[in-house]
Amino acid sequence: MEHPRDRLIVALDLPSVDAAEAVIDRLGEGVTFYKIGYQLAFAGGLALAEKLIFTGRRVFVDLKLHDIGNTVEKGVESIARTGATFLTVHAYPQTMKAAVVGRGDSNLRILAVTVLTSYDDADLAAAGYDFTVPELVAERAAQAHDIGVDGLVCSAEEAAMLRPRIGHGMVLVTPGIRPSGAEVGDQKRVKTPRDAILAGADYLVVGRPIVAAPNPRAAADAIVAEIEAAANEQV
Ligand SMILES: O=C(O)c1cc(=O)[nH]c(=O)n1[C@@H]1O[C@H](COP(=O)(O)O)[C@@H](O)[C@H]1O
Repeated sequence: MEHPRDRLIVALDLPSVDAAEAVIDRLGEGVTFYKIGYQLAFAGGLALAEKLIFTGRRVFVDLKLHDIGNTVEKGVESIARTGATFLTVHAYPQTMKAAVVGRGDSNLRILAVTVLTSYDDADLAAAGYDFTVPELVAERAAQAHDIGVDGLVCSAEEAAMLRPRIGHGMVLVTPGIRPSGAEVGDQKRVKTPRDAILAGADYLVVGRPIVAAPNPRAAADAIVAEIEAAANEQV
């Protein structure tokens, strides 16, 4: 199992490369894995991703791709060439199949986003789905597993239910992480770092509780300590 520090992925949801580099500097050796999503990717973040990879950090490129198969496949090939570790796609069968072809035998791992952690049953109904959140997460996880996707993004609320279904060959990456007492914001399915690890999450994605904290390093260190304590409880 990885070092607890390497199981924390910090979401660099920041407006510019300068702002991201300032946070990265403050986090120093405390964080080894970063996520770059829409906000930063469209503001120079993909070049920053390559720089981080060059300096030994791991990068999760969070573009949640969803398009016709050919476009997804070619887009994934481009991301694979950056040396990124994870890339998200939406958990639609055509999209997942194309992404698996696109990543080929590169080191890139494809993560399928099951149901966004800002959704609850009412949000799914509003989007036209006749499924509860756990039902749709389970259905998409089964499809992702059959297609050969490398991992799932889900809430830690679903991690315990998914683990026996997917085994240990797929990673579970859980956003919607909130240390006790932290502001929930727009997230609806949240768990503490401890509960996420105990539920079977492999990696925790944390944005605002770290990047918007007065002392991001102290916030990250506290989460890593919580991951470590929970991992020790498991053995
Ligand atoms: O794919 C993701 O990373 C993701 C999936 C999901 O279901 N929920 C979710 O919050 N995320 C991302 O995880 C991060 C969570 O950020 P915070 O809510 O600030 O901790 C954001 O960058 C989201 O884009």
